[in-house]
Amino acid sequence: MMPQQQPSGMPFQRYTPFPRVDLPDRTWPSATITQAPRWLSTDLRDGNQALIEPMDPERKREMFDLLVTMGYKEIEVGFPAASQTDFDFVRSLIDGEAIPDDVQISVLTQAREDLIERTVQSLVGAKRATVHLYNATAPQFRRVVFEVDRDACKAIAVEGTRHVMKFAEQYLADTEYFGYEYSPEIFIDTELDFALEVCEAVMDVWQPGPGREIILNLPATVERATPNVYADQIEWMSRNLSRREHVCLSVHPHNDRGAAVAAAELAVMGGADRVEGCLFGHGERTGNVDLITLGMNLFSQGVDPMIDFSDIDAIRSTVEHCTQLPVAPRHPYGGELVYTAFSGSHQDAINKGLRSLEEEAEAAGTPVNEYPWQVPYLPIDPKDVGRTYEAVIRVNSQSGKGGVSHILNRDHALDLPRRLQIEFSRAVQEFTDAEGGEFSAERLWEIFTQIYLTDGPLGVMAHRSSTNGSEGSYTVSADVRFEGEIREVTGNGNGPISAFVDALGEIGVKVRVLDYVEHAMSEGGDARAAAYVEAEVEGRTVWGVGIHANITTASFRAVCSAVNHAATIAANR
Ligand SMILES: CC(=O)SCCNC(=O)CCNC(=O)[C@H](O)C(C)(C)COP(=O)(O)OP(=O)(O)OC[C@H]1O[C@@H](n2cnc3c(N)ncnc32)[C@H](O)[C@@H]1OP(=O)(O)O
Ligand SMILES: CC(C)C(=O)C(=O)O
Repeated sequence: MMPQQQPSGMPFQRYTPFPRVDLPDRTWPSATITQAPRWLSTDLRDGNQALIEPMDPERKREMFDLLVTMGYKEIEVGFPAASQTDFDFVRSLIDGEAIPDDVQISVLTQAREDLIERTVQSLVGAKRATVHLYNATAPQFRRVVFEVDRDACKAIAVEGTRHVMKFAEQYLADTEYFGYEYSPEIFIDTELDFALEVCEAVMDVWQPGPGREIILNLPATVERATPNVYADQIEWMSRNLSRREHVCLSVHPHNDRGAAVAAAELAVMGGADRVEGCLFGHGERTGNVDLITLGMNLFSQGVDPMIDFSDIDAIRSTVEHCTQLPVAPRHPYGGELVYTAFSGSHQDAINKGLRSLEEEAEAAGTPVNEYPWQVPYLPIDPKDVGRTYEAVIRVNSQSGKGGVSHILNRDHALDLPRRLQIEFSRAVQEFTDAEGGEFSAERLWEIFTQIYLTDGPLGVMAHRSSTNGSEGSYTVSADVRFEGEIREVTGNGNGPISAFVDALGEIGVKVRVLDYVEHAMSEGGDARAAAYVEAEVEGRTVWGVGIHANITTASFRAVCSAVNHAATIAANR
């Protein structure tokens, strides 16, 4: 019988399940995302307000420039009424002409007249700008935080909108495109009919129409439900809002349950046009939805994210510098370890996948970087985000032959035969078990060299071959070094290797060659060759390796390497 799980003793009874939305004819489950939504980065606002150390002006500017370079066209740059620093930063962007003409900045404010005026003042001189107004609409906030009923709550939003319009008229006459965004904060916990009522009342004031959209942003301020519930809420709003064609329906998921990415994706399937989030999911508590994961998820489905992630490491290091917070090594798409496999079966499959991709691309006459990506365990080509394959396979005690041989192939152009791969990876396993931790490519090569390429008791110094062309007529004379002495030996066979093996019999070395493989290590006349010999020596089956510009020398070396290898094993038993 399987072991029985036991009650945890945790006070789960204090929590209640989130109510479902009554939407039996929901359509989002069958929807497919075929184009990128509009993105808004709130790194400089929601992201910044949640930092241990908020960004200083230099860091804010670096973040802003990064966002612009990546292609974000809507950027929330702060909460100017919060502090002089926030106000000054907005001014510095406008006065410093740092905002490209095709970028719409936005600023957030509470629905309080004095704060709205100050907020609008921060935008004077901006070519394009949006004021984003919010007030919490959920029952708990109405009751506990604002002590208002539904009507008074709605009035805060309506009055706030009027103030925004009044001050925009007063201060922003020169602004070419003035946008307005309204968020019923805590939308996720707000009764849907009331969220709709407030949004409709706000629209009645703003009067959206052709060329005058309104952004209605419906935040999961604290993520409290499974993503399907959020999708239902968004689809319900999308269906029931009037003037829908003039509404940009926006979502703003947070990640309290760790499902913000799923919530955003399902919300887009439910009708959302726009997503607000932060790079690498910075933001309040567990963060805003991660714009990098969302964008790259689209990319990996063949949809253009409309954002450039091609240098993910530069993006990560800039974000780390600006936020002073590290990105986790396993963070989707950008973490240091996300394109790395340590475990044997993964390495094996990746190794085979990369080879087969190259072969298929070559057969199709397509450059490999344009060929449809299909490699096991790697959802995208690391090169597409500026990573190299070097880090893909790393070796530790969980690794197998695939990874080990991939590294030898990648760094040293050696294409080990399968049984040699098995033999060498067992040897590596002994070292990793003994030494622990990760093995660098350099350490791997050191071990390979030590086992197969280091001088041992037997070595070949020079050799001469002759043949009369008929079968079995090969003669080899070789100067060999054996146990410190140089000896000339001669032997016959049906090819150079069998003749050399025959010659070794003169000094009492008995070898039976079981398998032989060779390959050029690069193209061109001066290329070196690698030879691999599987041999039975003193009743033991071992591999030897030889590398030389002359293929015959490489093969004789491989025979000597096998003899030396067997001697080392015998000495260590
Ligand atoms: C979900 C979000 O992330 S929303 C954005 C949150 N970000 C921030 O708050 C950062 C910037 N904020 C600040 O610097 C300050 O809160 C300020 C400058 C805006 C306001 O400061 P204060 O005037 O001291 O108010 P305080 O911070 O205590 O805010 C609470 C007051 O604002 C009211 N309030 C809160 N949100 C809103 C709103 N959206 N609209 C209108 N009033 C609001 C509260 O009811 C409370 O009023 P009370 O003092 O009459 O009870
Ligand atoms: C102001 C709103 C959009 C917000 O940040 C939230 O609800 O999380």
